[in-house]
Amino acid sequence: MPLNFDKLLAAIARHAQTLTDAGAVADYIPALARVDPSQFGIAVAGLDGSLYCAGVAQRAFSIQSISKLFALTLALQREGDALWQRVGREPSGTPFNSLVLLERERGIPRNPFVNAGALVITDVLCQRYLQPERAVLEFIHRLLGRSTVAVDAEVARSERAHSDRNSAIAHFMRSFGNLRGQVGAVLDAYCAQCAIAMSCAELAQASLFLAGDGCQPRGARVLDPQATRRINALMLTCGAYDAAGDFAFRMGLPTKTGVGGGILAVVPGRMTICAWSPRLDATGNSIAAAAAIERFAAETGVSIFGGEARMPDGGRTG
Ligand SMILES: NC(=O)CC[C@H](N)C(=O)O
Repeated sequence: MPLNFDKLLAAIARHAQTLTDAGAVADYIPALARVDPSQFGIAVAGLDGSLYCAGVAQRAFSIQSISKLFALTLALQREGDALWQRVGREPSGTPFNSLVLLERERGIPRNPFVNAGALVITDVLCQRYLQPERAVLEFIHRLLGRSTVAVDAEVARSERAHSDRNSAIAHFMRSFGNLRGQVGAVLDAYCAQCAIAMSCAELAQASLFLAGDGCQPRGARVLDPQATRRINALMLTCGAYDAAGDFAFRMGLPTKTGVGGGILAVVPGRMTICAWSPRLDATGNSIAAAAAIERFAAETGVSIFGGEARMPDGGRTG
């Protein structure tokens, strides 16, 4: 029987709203701690152009590490497979900002979604673009087909002023020769990119190429199918840091999280889902957003591991 996605998302939002008291907002970036933590939003974007929303799905929030998806895609467009000589493809089993593996593994980060890996990706973009954060922003504008997205300058400044940990990671990798540019310039670009503000609806729509085997719905090719599938594989195994196994178990979908409280999930061949709520668990992942995506997957049956999914009336979203 087809599902009514509007009703489903409204029910999910009502339930998620009751979970928004649990956890804590990220306050190691002071500007992030100023957000109202009781907010929840969810958006589902289909490859057929459909969009379903509930809660504050149109309100912009700090995308933080979800930006690593766009930076990685841009770097892959430019560098291709050469990128994998400088960054690995293994889950780290460590927090997103950990340094511990870097010494043993000689400055090669485990994957592009931990901070160390994302700093290498930013370094690649710094070699390619005079204003790398602009390049990431313009790339997002091309994906969306509109220029509605901006960097939140206050969040960028706030993170840059408190970036000792990322600075240490960058210097350490540079000592192994795996960072080519100046640490200061890489951190400027990285903090600005993390401070991009987008809504659930915008994030879901901008990342549809990940569900579309590398193509946005209006047909533009962003990335070749193999590279796109590999990004999805990395999201499944590394997108939620040391909670990636738990996320794969609970949701059965590739996901990417950020300490702003956003979580993006991909249903290959069909749709993307983005949920947002600022309070995080100990691994830095939003509690209410994770619960919402888990429930959406359970109620619709979407999973990359098989089964019949229940789609909306009229068969929209693929
Ligand atoms: N997990 C995250 O979202 C971390 C991003 C954040 N800008 C940091 O570097 O700490």
